[in-house]
Amino acid sequence: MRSPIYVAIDTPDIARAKAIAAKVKNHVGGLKLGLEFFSAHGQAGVREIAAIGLPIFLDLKLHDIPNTVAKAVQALGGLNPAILTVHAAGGRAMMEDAKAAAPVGTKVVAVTVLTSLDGDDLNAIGVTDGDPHAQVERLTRLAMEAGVDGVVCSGNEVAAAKKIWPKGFFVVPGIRPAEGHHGDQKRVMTPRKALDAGASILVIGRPITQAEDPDAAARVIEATL
Ligand SMILES: O=C(O)c1cc(=O)[nH]c(=O)n1[C@@H]1O[C@H](COP(=O)(O)O)[C@@H](O)[C@H]1O
Repeated sequence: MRSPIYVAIDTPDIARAKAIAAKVKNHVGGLKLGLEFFSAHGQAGVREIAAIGLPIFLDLKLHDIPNTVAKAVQALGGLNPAILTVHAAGGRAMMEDAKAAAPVGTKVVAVTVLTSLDGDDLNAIGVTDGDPHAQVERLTRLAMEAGVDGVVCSGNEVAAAKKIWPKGFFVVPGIRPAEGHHGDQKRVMTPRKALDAGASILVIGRPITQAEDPDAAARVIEATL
């Protein structure tokens, strides 16, 4: 079975991106390219990394009016990413239109509450019950109703989200080994616990990419699963 680990290749340096991808390719399930890489290298850069042969998760977290997001998804369609992200907070119509515009083989997943946010951060943006759990549940219901393929949430909420949506696809970032540096992540979980709680895939960036030997780091994590 393919590994559930998708490595987040967050760098604007294409040579470094390629080097990391080449190092980890035999021990991970896919590669995630996000805003940092895409802003620097665009679709041509994505194609270069896709040539390595692993599924590509294109994480652009689209969030705009439905027409704009749908047109952006259409413009990205030629890349045929395995997974593409939008923000659930963009609303139901935006998610519906994003899904309708995506290639058949692309899973559209909706980001619920970023793993870098905690209850205080939610309060500050007007989510006044200040509870990531309740907000993830609310947005998971909305994403399910909109007909996308799944959601992104932290390991702390994935079991509850899966209860709401047993057939959903659950992407879990904010993954840290027990002793790992949290950095800017506030809602974190170990890889094993996140998988046991119901994650479909685990997004792991710095614990692998900043390691002296990214392939060894990926294998150590894989061995815990
Ligand atoms: O959509 C994502 O992948 C995502 C959602 C979220 O809530 N939190 C989150 O960290 N991510 C992404 O997951 C990766 C996590 O990276 P590390 O913190 O280095 O493991 C980054 O590429 C983030 O953009």
